[in-house]
Amino acid sequence: MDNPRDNTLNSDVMAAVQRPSQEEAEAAVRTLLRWAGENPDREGLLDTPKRVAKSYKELFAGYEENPEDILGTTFEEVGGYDDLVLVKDINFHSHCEHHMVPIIGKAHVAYLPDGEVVGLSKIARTVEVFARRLQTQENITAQIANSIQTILKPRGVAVLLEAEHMCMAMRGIRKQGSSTITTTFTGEFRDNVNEQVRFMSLIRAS
Ligand SMILES: Nc1nc2c(ncn2[C@@H]2O[C@H](COP(=O)(O)OP(=O)(O)OP(=O)(O)O)[C@@H](O)[C@H]2O)c(=O)[nH]1
Ligand SMILES: [Zn+2]
Repeated sequence: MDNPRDNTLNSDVMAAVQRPSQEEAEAAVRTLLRWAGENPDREGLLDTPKRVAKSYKELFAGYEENPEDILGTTFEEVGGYDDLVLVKDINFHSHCEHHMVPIIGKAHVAYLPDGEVVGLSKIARTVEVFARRLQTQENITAQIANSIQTILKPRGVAVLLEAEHMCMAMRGIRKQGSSTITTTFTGEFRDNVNEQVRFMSLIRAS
């Protein structure tokens, strides 16, 4: 996580970024509307720059959030449970950093507790923190795994993402329906192939 190219430490990233004003953001949207061949002054588009600026706040809310705040609250009272915890089929939407068009997919996240567990929703929230940024699929996968490993300190983390990239479906090569799979394993998942196999078979079980 100390890699300067890693945007996990969003406060560092944001410190280097000077946010434009609302006016500047809306002017940029008007420019892109003209670039697309539109007239930003026609009635239907008058409020569009304001709407786009507002929707960017939601789509890219991950820059304002920190995995430490989400994964910091843990509890130990789980009756001695120390086996795998898997949250699967977490739907996510992200945007690729190359074309700024959607990446749509599912995340499957498991960890092997070491005394402490975390609220299940916090796993899905961690996916959201990293998905709601400009991303590559590899980066989201590694960031989810590394942040859970670093903050919760479990015996291991397994993350698998499967996603369709709209930049491959709607433009460029225009291949609809292809799916990209990425995985990151840490700790016992990385060192023990049997744990990886168990993770994979639980994901595929209906
Ligand atoms: N590895 C990786 N590549 C991605 C991801 N999202 C998009 N890409 C790829 O990023 C590449 C960017 O390639 P460039 O040649 O710089 O851009 P381009 O001319 O728009 O490429 P085409 O999509 O082939 O038209 C493309 O091959 C995309 O498919 C991702 O999450 N991970
Ligand atoms: Zn892309």
